[in-house]
Amino acid sequence: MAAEIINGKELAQQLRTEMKDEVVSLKNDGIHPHLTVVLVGDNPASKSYVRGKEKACLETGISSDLIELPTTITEEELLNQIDQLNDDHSVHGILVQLPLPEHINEQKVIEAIRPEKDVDGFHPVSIGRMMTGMDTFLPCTPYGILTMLQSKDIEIEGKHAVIVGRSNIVGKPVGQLLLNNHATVTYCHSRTQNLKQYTNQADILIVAVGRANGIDASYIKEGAAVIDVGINRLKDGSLTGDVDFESVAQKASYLTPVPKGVGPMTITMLLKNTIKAAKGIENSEG
Ligand SMILES: Nc1nc2c(c(=O)[nH]1)N[C@@H](CN(C=O)c1ccc(C(=O)N[C@@H](CCC(=O)O)C(=O)O)cc1)CN2
Repeated sequence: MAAEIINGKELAQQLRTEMKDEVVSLKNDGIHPHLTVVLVGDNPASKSYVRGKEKACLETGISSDLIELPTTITEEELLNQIDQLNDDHSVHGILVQLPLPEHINEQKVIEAIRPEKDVDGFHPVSIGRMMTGMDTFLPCTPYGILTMLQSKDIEIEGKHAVIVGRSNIVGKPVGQLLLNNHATVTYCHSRTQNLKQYTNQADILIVAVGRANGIDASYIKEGAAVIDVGINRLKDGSLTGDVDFESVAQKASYLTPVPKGVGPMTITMLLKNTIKAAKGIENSEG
């Protein structure tokens, strides 16, 4: 079988065009969605992702601003900055780009963001609401993955989804989202013994481990839908995923590429969450 490639860049573009119309109509109703991005330090990858977010906002008609803070900022100063944004009525969504420098407690910072402005969907309130199947901000990468599967009408209900990776921002929430959509979910991670035993049973395989090309065709069940969340930069500067694209494409039914797969969808779902935040806040403030 030769897999159908799910082009995240194209899907992202299509969704952004639809959102652009929604933003125009919100603005006609006096709602001007606004995202504030907070970037601490000068991690080149984070800077590039933040630039991508600003560009996507601009494309969609969402206004945004970037607060750049030095690596030396204290945790208290950062928390004060978030408090100010929480109180600023013109800001609908707050996003703190991760990772943060080691001296800052990431969880404390995430918890400082008011849940109504948590467009990353990382706050425990958002996570708890997602777990219980309530309406909430879904974390952007898992939300993007779900949207990619749905865009191809890939059946989730009753299927076996295997997640390789258990991070708070991808592995754990994507498993929960698939469970909410009635999949049977297995989580695997760095201490899982005999990984293949599980991946070989996956109808849907999500790989988010950060090890370049580690999952080859021998890990794949014939006809599986394979979603590659890894973004690994090789010595020659090129990007590759966690999945060995060439061999897996021969066995899977669907496969996401890297780049132009899950990455652009992450940013697109952030736009969706920002629009949702703007609608929610403006409607509740009256
Ligand atoms: N506060 C957050 N921090 C981080 C998140 C997040 O969702 N919220 N996710 C990642 C990074 N990330 C977004 O922030 C992100 C990663 C990758 C891409 C992307 O479009 N990748 C491109 C390739 C880009 C390149 O050339 O380097 C692709 O896959 O085509 C977008 C966003 C960690 N931090």
